[in-house]
Amino acid sequence: MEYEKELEIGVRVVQLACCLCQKIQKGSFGPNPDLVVSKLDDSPVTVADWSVQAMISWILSESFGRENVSIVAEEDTQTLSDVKSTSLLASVVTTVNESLAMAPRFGLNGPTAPLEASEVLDAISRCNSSGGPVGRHWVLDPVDGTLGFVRGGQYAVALALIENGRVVVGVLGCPNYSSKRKLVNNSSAPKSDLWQEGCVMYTKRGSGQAWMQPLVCGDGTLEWPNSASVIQVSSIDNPVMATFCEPVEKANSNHSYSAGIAYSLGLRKQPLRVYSMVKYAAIARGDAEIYMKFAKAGYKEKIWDHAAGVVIVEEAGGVVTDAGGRPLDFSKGVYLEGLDRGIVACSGVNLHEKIIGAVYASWDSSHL
Ligand SMILES: Nc1ncnc2c1ncn2[C@@H]1O[C@H](COP(=O)(O)OS(=O)(=O)O)[C@@H](OP(=O)(O)O)[C@H]1O
Ligand SMILES: [Mg+2]
Ligand SMILES: [Mg+2]
Ligand SMILES: [Mg+2]
Repeated sequence: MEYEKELEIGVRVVQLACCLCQKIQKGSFGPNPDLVVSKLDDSPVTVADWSVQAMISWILSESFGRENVSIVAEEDTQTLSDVKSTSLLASVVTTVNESLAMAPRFGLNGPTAPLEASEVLDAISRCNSSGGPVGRHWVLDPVDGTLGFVRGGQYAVALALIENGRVVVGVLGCPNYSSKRKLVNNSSAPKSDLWQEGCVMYTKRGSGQAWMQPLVCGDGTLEWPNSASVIQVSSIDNPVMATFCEPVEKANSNHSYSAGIAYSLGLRKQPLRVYSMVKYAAIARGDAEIYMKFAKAGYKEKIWDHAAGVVIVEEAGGVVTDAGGRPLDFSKGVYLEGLDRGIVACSGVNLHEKIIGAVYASWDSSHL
């Protein structure tokens, strides 16, 4: 079946990446003095971001052949290659090798010998494709919601496959989003039972279904083949009963504008503020009905922040568009070019039409 192998490898490698992230947070790979570093744009990046990108890049190249694999991903090697970053690079190399050593437990082939620093850097910098309308491109956000990762809140590992400009496969690993428990505001997993708390969601375009697995990590009580359950969006379509979620950071989305939309629709509940693409996961699983993000004018959304989440929400029965009601365009390269004002994801068409209508009615008086 089409994309069967891509989905299979994608789910396994995201499971492994979630395990890597959890082990970094537990300090299992040794002390991490340089856990958080600022990028040139002042946004945070950690050993986890680079290590996940390197590990996934290496596994995809091994599984599909280096020459066939094009990857569009968030991180580059600029900071890591700096002579002042030798201990940082050493931490990344250790982490990548420790995680690749666990690959067989996830049904994946690891390297025969540990990777050298140059090979790790090479795996990271190979992810410099800019995507576009033709061919197959993997899209990777190694750690989405780095702030959430650093603060012990929600974060995600997001991997998608785009073919000829359309997202065809989506895999979203959510290490702190329990497959059994509902999402709560700004939630972080209780530190005592991190193992197997998280989940991985995934789908294939056109399947009309999305699935969720618990994380396979830690003590090895869960092994391949892992069990999966079908997830579905919420059936609530009355705004009074609906929960909406949005970014935690005011800098990333206009909270007062979304509050105005929520008020005009009669939404009664407090917004669920959650880091990362876990917001899409919450819609897909039925823990929330609406996700709104209105970034500042001039900010261009990147495809890796949305690709996996969008296809999972859509296949689980939801609707995702820009604030003008048009589908997101993944065919234009690294950015969601032409995005009209913001992003609106809903569990169903009724709520979605109401939100888009409210945006339309209120826009003149807003100051984004
Ligand atoms: N200025 C600005 N406006 C809007 N969005 C921005 C901005 N800067 C960054 N980003 C991107 O937001 C990603 C995190 O989005 P979230 O929705 O999770 O926001 S929040 O962390 O909950 O506040 C975050 O993803 P990661 O870098 O992977 O964490 C960024 O790609
Ligand atoms: Mg980032
Ligand atoms: Mg991101
Ligand atoms: Mg990221």
